Amino acid sequence: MSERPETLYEAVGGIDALRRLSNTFYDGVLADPLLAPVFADFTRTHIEHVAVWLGEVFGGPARFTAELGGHQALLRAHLGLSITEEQRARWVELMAVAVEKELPDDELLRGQVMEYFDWGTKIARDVSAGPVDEDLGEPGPTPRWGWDGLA
Ligand code: HEM
Repeated sequence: MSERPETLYEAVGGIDALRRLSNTFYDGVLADPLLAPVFADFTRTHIEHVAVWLGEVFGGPARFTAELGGHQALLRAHLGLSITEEQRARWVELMAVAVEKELPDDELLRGQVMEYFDWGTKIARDVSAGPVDEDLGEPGPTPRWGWDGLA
């Protein structure tokens, strides 16, 4: 068996693969009656920002922290959205479809990536219950997710 790359970032195919993943995912979201209204203020930059976030989480360059406000900005983006469990589950479902389509055919890799999305969407749901002006304090560095889950 050939050796696995050190990071999930390398294993998925880097930023270009994450851009394709994000793009395909949002095609699904914007066509979905349950999620489209949640993303009423969606713009194309969202696709790129999500790809950059995922790149950092999966062990690539720390660009979200350096350029886009880091962990706190990511959490803040979800404040006030009041995400329901049904919406969270649909988000994960549509991401699974995008993962099947865009990421390498590697069960271990896809499994770890989906574990992250299951974990991360629960945090997004919990944070989204707070008001838009909530003080989140210092949430710590951007989480990193590898072959063994949360690093
Ligand atoms: C692992 C889970 C998640 C990740 C990595 C993630 C990532 C992101 C990122 C990076 C942004 C900022 C986008 C920007 O700056 O343009 C964002 C905003 C947002 N997210 Fe999430 N998100 C997650 C879960 C969710 C869930 C479960 C929902 C709703 C069902 C959601 C709804 C939104 C909305 C509505 C925005 C603001 C949209 C906008 O700026 O137009 N997110 N998310």
